[in-house]
Amino acid sequence: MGTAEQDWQEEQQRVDRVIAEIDHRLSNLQTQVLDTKEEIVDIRKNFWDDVTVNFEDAAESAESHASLKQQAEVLQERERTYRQAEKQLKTLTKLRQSPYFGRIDFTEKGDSSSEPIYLGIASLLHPNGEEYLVYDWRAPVSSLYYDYPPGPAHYETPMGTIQGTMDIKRQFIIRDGVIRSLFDTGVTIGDELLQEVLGKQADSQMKTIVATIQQEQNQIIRNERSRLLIVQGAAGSGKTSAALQRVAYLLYRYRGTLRSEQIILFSPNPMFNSYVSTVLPELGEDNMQQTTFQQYLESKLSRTFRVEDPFEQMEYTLNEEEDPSFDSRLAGIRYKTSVHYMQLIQHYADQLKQRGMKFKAIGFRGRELISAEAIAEQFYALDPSMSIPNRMKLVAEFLLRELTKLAKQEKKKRWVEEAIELLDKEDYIDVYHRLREKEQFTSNSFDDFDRERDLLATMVVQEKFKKLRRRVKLLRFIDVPAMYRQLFTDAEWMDRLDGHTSLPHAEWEQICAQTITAMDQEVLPYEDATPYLYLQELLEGFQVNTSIRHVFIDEAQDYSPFQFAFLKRLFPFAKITALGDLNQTIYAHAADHSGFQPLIDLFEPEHTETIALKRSYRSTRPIVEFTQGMIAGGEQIEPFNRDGAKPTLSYAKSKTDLAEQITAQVTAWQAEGLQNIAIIGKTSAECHEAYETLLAAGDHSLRLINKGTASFEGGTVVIPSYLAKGMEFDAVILYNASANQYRHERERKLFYTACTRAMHKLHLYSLGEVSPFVAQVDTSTYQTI
Ligand SMILES: Nc1ncnc2c1ncn2[C@@H]1O[C@H](COP(=O)(O)OP(=O)(O)OP(=O)(O)O)[C@@H](O)[C@H]1O
Repeated sequence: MGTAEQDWQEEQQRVDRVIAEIDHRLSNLQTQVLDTKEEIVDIRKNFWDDVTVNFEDAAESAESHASLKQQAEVLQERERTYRQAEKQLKTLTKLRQSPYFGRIDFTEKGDSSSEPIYLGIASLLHPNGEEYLVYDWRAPVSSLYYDYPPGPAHYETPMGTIQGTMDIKRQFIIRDGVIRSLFDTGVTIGDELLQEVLGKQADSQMKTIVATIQQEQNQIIRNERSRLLIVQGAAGSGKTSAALQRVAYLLYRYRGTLRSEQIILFSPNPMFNSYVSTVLPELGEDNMQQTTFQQYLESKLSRTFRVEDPFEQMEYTLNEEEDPSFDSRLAGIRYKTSVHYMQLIQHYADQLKQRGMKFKAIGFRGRELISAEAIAEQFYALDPSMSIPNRMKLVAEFLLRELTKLAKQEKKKRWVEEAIELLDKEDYIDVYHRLREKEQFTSNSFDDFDRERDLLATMVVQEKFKKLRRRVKLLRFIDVPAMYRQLFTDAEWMDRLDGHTSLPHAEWEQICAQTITAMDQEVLPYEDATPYLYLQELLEGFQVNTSIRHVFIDEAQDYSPFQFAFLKRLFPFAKITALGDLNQTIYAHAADHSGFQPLIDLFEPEHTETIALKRSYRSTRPIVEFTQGMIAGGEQIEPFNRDGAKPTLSYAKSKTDLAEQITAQVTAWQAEGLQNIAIIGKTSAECHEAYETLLAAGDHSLRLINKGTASFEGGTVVIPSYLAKGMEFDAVILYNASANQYRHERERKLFYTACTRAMHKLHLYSLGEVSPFVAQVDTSTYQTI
């Protein structure tokens, strides 16, 4: 028997032993879970039997209270035990399938022999209670596995650095308790295992990568120094993967103090949220909070406006170039997402401290109770060195006092009299009781009648004033829409604020008209939403979330400087991890080439770190070689060496021909067994058209994805380019890669983003002349068929 074979046998025997131990634990745990469950049911059932309830006498009542409390605590404790045991059960069941994926033998400096360390998704203690049968991949020692080839190595622990030598580094693929592959590797994480993992088919959900984390990804996952960590990584370099394993790492590293609800991930759309939502549970952790920036905007603004979403803006910029106001809208988008505009808004708020603040009068039953001028007068009478939000608070207090006075006067009005007549009998009884309680009845029935009337009037007025008071407390008397409009209606204001430096003067008049038209219809264009909210918060005070400790921003290249500034302020106690690829900047404000600089500028340089990921793992080498030719600096992307067919380009003569060719290709791929196939269109409009013609050509298994789609279920889909961002598919078809569809420089990155979604196969179809983005690529990197 060769040594390799012997090794394999010995390793399998160890796997068997570990699994036997897991089985033993599982059976104990199952009994424990069942017992605890029964106990809980029992406690719940007998809850009221075991406590002595006696509220008659004070001492006994205290005793009852204590006994109730004790019972509730026992119940809570049992429920906690139950939840923990359930979680452990899940983890053990996973370990049973595949107890570990790696082994390192490490000799600490000064020791004579090495200890084998086996790495899995969770740790498993030896029954002797001293050694570990399996180490958690997040344990300090485990980082050796990701960081070094065999040879000298060290790792950090809370107690300091441990030096030593790694003698063996071994990788396993274990399924259902059986070793399927085993490699000893020289390099960091060997190619074989990665080849095997990456050669597989796409999943409808993202997978964990803990068995094959690469060294540079490990730097991201375990980073603890920076307040701001920026990851600039090529398409498919594992940014999202690194982010999710980092969440798992943080939850382990700070277990006991950090909870999953204190971590939030901002992702590009709800479907993406669902796509990544299985990774943490797969690692035995609870999911972090997941949201989109749009959800945040809507939660703040939808009371006043319909907030346009980024996809509507996208559809406009990609479809409507014939629109006469297209150029000005584009210029407007660029300006309104720039740092200049953010500074201008800050400047504006500063000046409003002196003058120009707009308020809404407080009206009641068609009358003006307190005029806007009176509110302004009150505001400007306050010390100007105070912050605006503090002054607003004082104004609100003043208004509430005024409302109390006005309510008194209001009681004498005729409508109150009428309202009293219409009151229910219960209201009268209620008033009668209240008067009696206060012993305000006298023997003089005439006085009693007056008091009763007065109380009824107070009640009626208070009821009606409640709404007014609430509005004042919520600072609704500040007319933010009017102040935002002022920027577009009052040229003098703008001149003074801008000082003729950065405004897009040629288009300004049109930009103003567009903004006002939208606001007249109570619509807030996407590019205005964040600036508007920014102004609103400068005036009303900023609402912050102090519980979040870590913010992850995926696809960070698509955030404007405003949005970054916002997120930083919104989460003052959080560290930020921003992951993005400047080559995939797909929004119209992309023309602002400042990249991540605005984000970097928000933090001290010593608290900021940038890590670049250059290796691309998603696509085969031929696909990477083709797509890297489309973008500036693409030569720096290193394809992972996985073979496959070259991308292809086919021409279609007509839409029908296009649909027929695509249908034939999809059918062939489906027959080959490819699970996830995407037909990517540029816009939602194009996807609708593609979907209809493909259905007519005979493919009825197709699914059309739009911005409302909540989850990705696999299969063959038609999907707009900007929604495919962040996702991946076994095979990708570019529906119409013609020059007609993709010709503007601003569409280059969108095109690149669409092509880089392919893992194994990429086919481009073109109705007529092909896009210059393809025409400029080295023809040897693709095949025309
Ligand atoms: N270390 C790794 N081991 C195994 N698979 C990996 C590794 N790193 C990345 N991958 C795989 O590569 C693919 C791309 O990863 P991911 O989606 O995280 O990249 P990304 O940088 O966020 O991509 P994009 O910017 O293009 O959306 C995924 O299938 C992921 O599982």
